[in-house]
Amino acid sequence: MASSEYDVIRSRYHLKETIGSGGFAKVKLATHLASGEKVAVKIMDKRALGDDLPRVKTEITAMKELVHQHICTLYEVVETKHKIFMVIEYCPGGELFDYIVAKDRLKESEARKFFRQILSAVAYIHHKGYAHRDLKPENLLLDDDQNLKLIDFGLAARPKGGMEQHLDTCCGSPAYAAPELVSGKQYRGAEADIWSMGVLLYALLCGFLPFDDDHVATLYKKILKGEYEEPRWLSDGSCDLLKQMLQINPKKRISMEELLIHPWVKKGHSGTVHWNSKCEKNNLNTECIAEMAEYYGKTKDDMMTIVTQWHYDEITAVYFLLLNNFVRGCRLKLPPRS
Ligand SMILES: O=C(Nc1ccc2c(c1)CCNCC2)c1ccc(Br)cc1
Repeated sequence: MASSEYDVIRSRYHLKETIGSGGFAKVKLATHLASGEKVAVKIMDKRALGDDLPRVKTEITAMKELVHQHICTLYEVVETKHKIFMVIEYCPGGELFDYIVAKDRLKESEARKFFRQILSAVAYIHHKGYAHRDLKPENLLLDDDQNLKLIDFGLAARPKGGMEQHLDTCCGSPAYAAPELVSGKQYRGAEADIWSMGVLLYALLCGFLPFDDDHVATLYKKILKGEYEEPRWLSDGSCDLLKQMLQINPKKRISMEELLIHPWVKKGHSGTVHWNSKCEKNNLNTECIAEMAEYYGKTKDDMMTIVTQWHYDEITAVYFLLLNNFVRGCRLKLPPRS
């Protein structure tokens, strides 16, 4: 990658091996030079993106607004003539998909732990007026505390008329797509996300998909029929919850509000699912600001003013890298500036 397009990113990050490559993006592991922290750098070529360029803009806009303990944090965006670099929180545990495959299937208690975190993230994005529309184990990553982080907001929708408004675009991965979506009808993003979370929960508990087929037309028929196997290891509680989430008729499908207080979701946990963000941008962490003020030789007030401009440049990256460590209870000390 000799091109000068990488100069800016290389001035702040040491790019390492590729850890993921999707349709139009490559994700590299990198080290933030100032703090030594690991990050993921999603690299896209605008020429290769073509009609998909708006998806990247959608993802960047969404990730700037959706800051949550179970959503991968966007640290910085670098755009050059031909490239877009998104610097994002690194999740050393990799994809939930690989975790399930490695364990064959999860015990109910572990599936519940992960499902509560998924609910927390999705309830938060719905509250902020977004539907994800591509919920699947490949888009859920594990951080180094075995907590889940949601990624890939390229298909997210923020209907102008609010979450009650119907959507049209058929998108997402077929096996996780709701019946109303695959039948080309109008659908509500939140209802389609609930269906996808039902498929996700089934995958966690069973290790395989409720609706699956090599031919997408046959897969669609199975989804529209809504019949799926209930392996003997599923508890009655799990079967009941799955039945309420995998309702073909979106009007009969369980709502997010009902899910958050559902007995299966609450079992073994002290309370309901806390979905509010612990790291909202509008209440800055004063310890991180103090650390940055010292590092950049500014007053705390000046540092506060600079950070709250949210340019998603180096300053935003340093703030979030400090915050992510603070939220995890560890202290990140920035070395004296050279
Ligand atoms: O951290 C990420 N991926 C990742 C991290 C660690 C590992 C993987 C992916 C899988 C490859 N084996 C090593 C383990 C990551 C983070 C943000 C985005 Br967007 C896309 C990917």
